[in-house]
Amino acid sequence: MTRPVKATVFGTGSWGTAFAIVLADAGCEVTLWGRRQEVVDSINTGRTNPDYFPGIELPANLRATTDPAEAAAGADFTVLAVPSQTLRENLAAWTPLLAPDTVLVSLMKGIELGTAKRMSEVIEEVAKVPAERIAVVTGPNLAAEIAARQPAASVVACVDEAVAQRLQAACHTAYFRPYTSTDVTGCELGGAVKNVIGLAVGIADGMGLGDNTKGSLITRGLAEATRLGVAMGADPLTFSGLAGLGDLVATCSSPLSRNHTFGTNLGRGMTLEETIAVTKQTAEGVKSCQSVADLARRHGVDMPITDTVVDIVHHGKPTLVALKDLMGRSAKPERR
Ligand SMILES: NC(=O)C1=CN([C@@H]2O[C@H](COP(=O)(O)OP(=O)(O)OC[C@H]3O[C@@H](n4cnc5c(N)ncnc54)[C@H](O)[C@@H]3O)[C@@H](O)[C@H]2O)C=CC1
Ligand SMILES: O=C(CO)COP(=O)(O)O
Repeated sequence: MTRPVKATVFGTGSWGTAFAIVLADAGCEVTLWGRRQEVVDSINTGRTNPDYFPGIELPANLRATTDPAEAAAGADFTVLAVPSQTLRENLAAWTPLLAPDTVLVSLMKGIELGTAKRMSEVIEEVAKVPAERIAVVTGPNLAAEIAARQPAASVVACVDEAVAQRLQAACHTAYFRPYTSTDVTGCELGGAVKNVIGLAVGIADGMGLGDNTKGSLITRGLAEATRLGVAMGADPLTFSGLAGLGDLVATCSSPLSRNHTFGTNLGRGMTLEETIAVTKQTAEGVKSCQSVADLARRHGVDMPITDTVVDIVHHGKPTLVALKDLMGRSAKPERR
């Protein structure tokens, strides 16, 4: 008899909890690591994570701990679901505890500030594991819908296709359909850039602009992500898949998206400080718009929507002025 796959998820936030439910429903033995004892107690005794999904009963094969050593022990898959900008520091502490040969899985959709590194690059550098043992899960996966077991597809990416297939099997359920990819760079960029475009669409929504604006931002945002990806060696077709277009559509359409909602509040006229104060969860694009713009500069890629988001969010540029400047750029062909 083969033993069940063991998966550990570091982070009891929105996506960490929802993906832990997916893994448990797929038959894995799942351990969630969380910082707060009361959250861990609610998971173990109340069978819920009341901060995020109060009405959802957690599967019996999922338990939680605050002890990272206990969480990490024996894991076939070690899933990382903390905010991107905290990964380096957290992973440095967890690295000595990791099970030998564990596959590290990133759920995060951010780019590190300062270094402009993708999350898989941070993992490779900090945990000193080869790229063949690092995977990424990304796609149109709003956590609340997944936790409610609504159907969705996703992408599991690893440079080693056999590892991607193992992870695919470990998280495949009746409602969660993962596809494999070996384009880790493209998948990570798709997830990080869509958050920035989600902010842009939210700002437009908040300004009262309509669906033509939304369609234009999504499509030209996709062009920005693809240009950056191609400059960094990604497969352009990745961006027309779930990690690119799929996630852009979900994020830019949904009030569940924290990035979209953050942008909407800014577009309605809230200040950055007011918007941060009402945002209870991680809106990665707020910080990552700067690191995406940094990456674009390093690779000589033009990303005008991303630059506009940086100007509005971080340099206080008035939205109407930013819109006029974005629309007033010189005319050009759609494809070059
Ligand atoms: N929520 C969603 O629908 C989805 C989120 N993601 C990505 O998943 C990643 C995690 O996001 P969420 O779970 O949604 O965020 P969240 O804000 O719901 O949860 C973050 C978790 O990390 C913990 N945390 C915060 N700072 C920490 C620190 N310094 N050290 C250790 N733990 C810390 C929080 O206590 C919380 O448990 C992000 O990169 C996000 O882009 C990806 C797909 C879907
Ligand atoms: O990545 C997501 C959906 O795929 C979640 O988007 P937000 O982080 O904007 O909530």
